[in-house]
Amino acid sequence: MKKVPIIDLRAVDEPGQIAALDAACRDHGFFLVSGHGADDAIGRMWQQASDFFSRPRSELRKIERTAEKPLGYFDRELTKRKRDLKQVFDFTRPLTDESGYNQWPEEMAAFRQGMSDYHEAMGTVAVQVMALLHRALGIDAEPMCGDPDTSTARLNYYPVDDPLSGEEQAINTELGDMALHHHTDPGLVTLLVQDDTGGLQTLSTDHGWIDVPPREGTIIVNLGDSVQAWSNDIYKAAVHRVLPMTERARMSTPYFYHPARDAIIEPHPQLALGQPHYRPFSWREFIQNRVDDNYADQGKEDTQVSKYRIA
Ligand SMILES: O=C(O)CCC(=O)C(=O)O
Ligand SMILES: [Fe+2]
Repeated sequence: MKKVPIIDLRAVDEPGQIAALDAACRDHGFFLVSGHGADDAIGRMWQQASDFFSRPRSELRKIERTAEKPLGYFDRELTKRKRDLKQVFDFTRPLTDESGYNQWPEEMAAFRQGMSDYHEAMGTVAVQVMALLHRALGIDAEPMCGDPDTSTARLNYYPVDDPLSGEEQAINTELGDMALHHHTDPGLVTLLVQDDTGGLQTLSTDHGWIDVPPREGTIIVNLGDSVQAWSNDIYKAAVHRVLPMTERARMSTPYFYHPARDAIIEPHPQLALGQPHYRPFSWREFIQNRVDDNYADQGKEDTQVSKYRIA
């Protein structure tokens, strides 16, 4: 499938909508949704996010993410063992943040509320999106559910130039040739808002890399590894990347909808039909292995869902 279809959440019963979603999920794992009702929350979050990245790096680094405090600001993330040309801010559900790991910028009074409202709004859309996947796959029992409490959100800012000073560059992993290297997201689905700059691409089985073009008012959906395993490879975890920015900076804000903390991921019996492609695995173990290499190059690629594949 060469294109990324737009599914109107208010009109999913219209002819062709579920079929278009199904075809996209089999081929590359990306579709857009309109009619999602989250515009207000997105607008307020976006304003706060833009303000955040316009602040001096010295201020943002006061709330830097570390291996011990894995949420906050970061500007040296690695994907596929290369440094990405991006700055990020990560947070977990503010409403129920028991970990106390969230770090908020002191100087921005409305930031936390804006992020919280965005997280809640995306959680609502994610439930609708999961229902569509069940419908498209014909699953009517034992649904796979996500959990907003384990779901995280991220603000991505992709500058044109490396934000690291020459000295910092010398002691950090070198930049790769992408703003964000190709990868899959580990969870169920990712909901993503992007500005109108462009640069996001997904790997189509039939057509190679294709653009996921900006469409105002839509939320981008991409499938994660957990849906690929649960659907027994009927649906693809979307392989995606972001091209380097050449003229202006770009912003995007993914919401990563994750399984519950103690979830066991395995192919749904209605889809595995006695021939599961994956052995059951624990979400907690999978995500732990996956984040361990975000800070330092551990000399090998991070854990992929293929680890659990039955040969
Ligand atoms: O910036 C984008 O469009 C994609 C971001 C992404 O894939 C991620 O943060 O996992
Ligand atoms: Fe991603």
